[in-house]
Amino acid sequence: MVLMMREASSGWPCRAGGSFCLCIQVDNHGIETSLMDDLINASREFFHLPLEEKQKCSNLIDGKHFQVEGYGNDPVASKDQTLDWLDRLHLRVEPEDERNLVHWPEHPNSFRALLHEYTLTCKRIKDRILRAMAKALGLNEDYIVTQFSNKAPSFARFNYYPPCPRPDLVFGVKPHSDSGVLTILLMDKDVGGLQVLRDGVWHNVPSSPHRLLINIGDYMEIMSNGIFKSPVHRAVTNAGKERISLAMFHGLDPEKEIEPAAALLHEKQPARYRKMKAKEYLAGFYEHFCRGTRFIDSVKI
Ligand SMILES: O=C(O)CCC(=O)C(=O)O
Ligand SMILES: [Fe+2]
Repeated sequence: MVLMMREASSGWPCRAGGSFCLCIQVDNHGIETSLMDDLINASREFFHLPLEEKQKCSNLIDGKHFQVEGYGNDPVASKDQTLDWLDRLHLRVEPEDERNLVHWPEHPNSFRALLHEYTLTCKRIKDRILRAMAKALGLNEDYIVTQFSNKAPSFARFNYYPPCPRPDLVFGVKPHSDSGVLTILLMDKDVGGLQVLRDGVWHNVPSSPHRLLINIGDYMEIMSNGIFKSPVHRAVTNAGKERISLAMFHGLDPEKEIEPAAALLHEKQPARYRKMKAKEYLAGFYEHFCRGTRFIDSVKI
């Protein structure tokens, strides 16, 4: 995995002043390609269902109040917010005993078992990557993995982008970085659209069948005291083809304090980020996401 990180780093990460904006492409990840295809196809079947059927998994309580889990759009914080051109299905997959199955599609009936299996596989990949990253930082190899308690949440977010008649007017997903420790993103096999910001320029991430993209999240940026930077990325739309991606977000226990690892700090390298509970970070993150700004900028010291 370290080797893969090094190989991949030639393509995407950017180096600026001793920090790495990390976005790693991984091909030999060990996940059965049939599992990836079956899960994406099952989600495609779900997104193609009639609206009334999908709304059985709605992310609106009483058709009005937004909750993080379920099928629908992102939260709307103000009247002038530009909405992204996507439908999403956002599900808590970990801890397993906190899954809210009411939001999990029953059709197609393979969906739940496939997502369960994919979740377990992603968890193993995540731990291997985090051990490699801890070593790369010069930390104890288990330092990052042990930040995750059995209350640490992981979410699967299926993004469905229908063809868009005016791709020049709207994003599939507006520019953002991900909030958690690490995201494992399965991109559409055929249709590109993901772009990463590097040195002020947007670069297309080429789509390739069964390739995973590992995105560092804001929590990792904080824990590494800015040595790793969470990449700003966005998805653009196109007029011709629908596109589906699946992001697996790995977060931390809401009560967990996120802070730069003590072993990385010294007199000449003081903490660059304020310490904050994960639940406070998330609240700020969503507020900023809706406005199209980045919360991490406001926790920098
Ligand atoms: O669709 C994509 O490729 C990106 C999705 C994404 O950035 C997200 O879900 O956070
Ligand atoms: Fe993202």
